[in-house]
Amino acid sequence: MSTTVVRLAAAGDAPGSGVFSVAAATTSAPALALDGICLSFGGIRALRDISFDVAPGEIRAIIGPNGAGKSSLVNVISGLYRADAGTVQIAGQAFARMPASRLAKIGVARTFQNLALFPGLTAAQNIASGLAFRRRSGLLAQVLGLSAARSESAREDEEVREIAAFLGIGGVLDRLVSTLPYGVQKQVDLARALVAEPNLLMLDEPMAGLTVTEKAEMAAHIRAVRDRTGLAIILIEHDIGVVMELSDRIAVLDHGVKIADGTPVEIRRDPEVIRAYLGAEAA
Ligand SMILES: Nc1ncnc2c1ncn2[C@@H]1O[C@H](COP(=O)(O)OP(=O)(O)OP(=O)(O)O)[C@@H](O)[C@H]1O
Repeated sequence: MSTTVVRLAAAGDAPGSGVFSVAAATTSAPALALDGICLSFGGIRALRDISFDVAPGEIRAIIGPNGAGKSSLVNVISGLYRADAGTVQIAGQAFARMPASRLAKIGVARTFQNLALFPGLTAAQNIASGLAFRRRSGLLAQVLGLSAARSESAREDEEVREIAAFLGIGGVLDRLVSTLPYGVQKQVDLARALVAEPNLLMLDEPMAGLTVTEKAEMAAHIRAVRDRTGLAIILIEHDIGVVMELSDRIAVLDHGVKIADGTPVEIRRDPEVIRAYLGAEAA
């Protein structure tokens, strides 16, 4: 697969001055393709024959009522669960179950519904933890402080600062993350995922727990990241207003079955979706 490096500069920077970069796929292969995914827990059929794809540069939402199978699907894509049947392809590479460390290497990053930040570390240290899987100089060199590791470390510090500035959290980098407002912690979580330079980013309920203002900021950041990098984004989100506004396409799950798939306009009008999920007032 060929890739190009797309520079992501902080807002207001001169063109090309950004150091933070994302390898955006230039191939026509989907960023993600699922084909016939099935998953059961004992007698519960959590996913039934799910096929689904995400194009490079697309914001693709997965919605559905509680228990529909959204988390199960994300866990299959993340390699936490192995599907009983079906195939997963990421940027053209097929796998049944991939360890998280390898997934990061082929360009998959995610944020978590319940933030998985390190409370005893600063915002900068938390963001930098996203770099762990893409270090180029070896651990020994880092421990010994050899020059390649030193210059890599300086470059990484700069990348952390750039992505933080881009997300508007440059002023809190030295603060312990546990002392920051929840909305800012969510931005730190997003920055940590982005600094790993993914091709595919999975956002698990990025709006949960945010105020109306914070939601608007988060939505603007998600859109800006996609527009500047061409990153493919999977959005799991219960806030339907945000989903309709941000997504290019939406897949709707209900009881483990994909009942609809289309643009926000198509989904809003789909009688099956209205019945199962959106409620009569959305019609
Ligand atoms: N580890 C598990 N063990 C047993 N059953 C599970 C497990 N994980 C999910 N399930 C079941 O699989 C089905 C799908 O659950 P899942 O959590 O994927 O839905 P969801 O759409 O993410 O729901 P929510 O919006 O509430 O997070 C449910 O019936 C759930 O009870």
